[in-house]
Amino acid sequence: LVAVCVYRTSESRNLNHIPSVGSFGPLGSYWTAIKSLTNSPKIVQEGYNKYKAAAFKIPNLGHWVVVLNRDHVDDIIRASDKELSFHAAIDDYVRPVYTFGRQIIDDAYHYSIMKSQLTHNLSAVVPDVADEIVAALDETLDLTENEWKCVPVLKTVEKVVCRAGNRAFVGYPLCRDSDWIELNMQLTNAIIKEGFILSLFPKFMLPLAARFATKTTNRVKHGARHLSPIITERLKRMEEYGEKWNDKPDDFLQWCLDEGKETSADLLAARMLAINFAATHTTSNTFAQTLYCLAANPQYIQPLREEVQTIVGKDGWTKEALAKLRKVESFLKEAQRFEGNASLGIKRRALKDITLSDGTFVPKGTYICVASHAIHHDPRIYEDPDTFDPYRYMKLQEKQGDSSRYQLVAVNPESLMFGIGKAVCPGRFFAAMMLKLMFAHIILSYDLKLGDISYSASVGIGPAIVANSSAKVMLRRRSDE
Ligand code: HEM
Repeated sequence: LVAVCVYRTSESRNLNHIPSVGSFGPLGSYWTAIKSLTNSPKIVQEGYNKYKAAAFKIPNLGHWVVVLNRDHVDDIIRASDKELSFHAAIDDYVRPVYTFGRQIIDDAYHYSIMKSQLTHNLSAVVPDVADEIVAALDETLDLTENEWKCVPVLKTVEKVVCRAGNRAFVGYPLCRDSDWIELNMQLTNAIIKEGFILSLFPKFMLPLAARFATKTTNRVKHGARHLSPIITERLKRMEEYGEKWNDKPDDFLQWCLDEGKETSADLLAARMLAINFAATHTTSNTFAQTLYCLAANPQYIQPLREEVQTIVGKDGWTKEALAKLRKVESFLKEAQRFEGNASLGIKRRALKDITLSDGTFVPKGTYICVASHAIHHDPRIYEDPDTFDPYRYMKLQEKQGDSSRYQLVAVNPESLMFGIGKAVCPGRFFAAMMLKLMFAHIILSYDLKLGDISYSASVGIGPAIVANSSAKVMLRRRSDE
């Protein structure tokens, strides 16, 4: 604690030239930091309104965070990893070397597989993922004919997302194994908790602390027990047939094996867990928020259904059909903008002194973030930003004739849901595909509405905005299909 206090005071002196938000005085910043745990969007909005385009700083429990605005985003895009680092910022929250394993961080070759094979093979992957979504929803909802059922949105969606994602990551039938799915669904909370405990220790104590505070080895061994027979079988086939054979699996595990870098079940299990960590929680949150927005705005169900019926009825569940679902896409992007996933997004740490284009000096070691949620709700950027307008992006596309700028996967200083710059989400094309498939299938096959109690779609936990785990919706199998 003494070390943290000394660090914070000296850090605060280095950032004296940047104005602060919240309470002042020696203990005031701690009070603001505590309030930020539940009230971060409001505190960030206060700074955003007060300082307009300028940077400001807010305290959190361990250090200060410099909050940047839309006009600074180009500085982040231009900065190299040696100047502003995503991984150095994340390191402090997640301690990935200890929670995922060193080899995953030292050689993150799965990032390039996400950008290449996963993204370029979407046409091949769509039918399988669609099949998994249909089966997972059917089993998870377990509806009796024509009866309404009240379901917890996030919990239901998590299972469907995890199965759908794993159909593309490890293939069928492991994607339906309840033990594998449970392991991957619990992963995010476990890693965030372990990362938090480790963040309380100084770096030199981490190897020792990690032994007691993490369950990484158990998790990896657990995953490896599932993967080991599959890997053995696939390696046998690769030896027998070489690079190609009939019914060769088209999934992430196989692309990793094709890379030829690792064949051990432990290493590949650690990698699959890391992929699930990045994919499952983020996509489930976004989808749970979207579904709740739809239940709260049922007047949009019929026009969306007509769009899906017309397009999918003609083209089937294909990548091309998904690209034509303009209302569906616009709804998903608007839900992402409206609800959001972070009051403070685009976390980076300055590894060198840098000066931003407006002259703001950011000393080495400083944590920076962007006021993502406030930008997404800025009336100078979005007309009537606090109204949920599901066709907003479709109308912008029609008005401005720029189809790529308003796509679900598009990133720019006004659309920061998938991050931006060097660390922009490499899984966003796959995520968008899953989101569209799940949303379109639900619209087509189910009726939904709010129950008696209405919930907020999202809640703030520190700088993160997550789907409200208490929120429920009513679902019924459609009878007039
Ligand atoms: C709706 C779903 C998703 C959302 C909202 C989302 C959002 C994000 C965000 C905000 C970042 C940080 C970017 C930055 O700070 O600039 C990120 C990074 C990342 N995402 Fe996603 N993501 C989603 C789905 C996925 C999926 C499905 C995968 C994998 C298949 C994935 C893999 C990753 C990885 C590996 C990174 C780290 C990138 C790096 O270290 O350079 N994400 N994502």
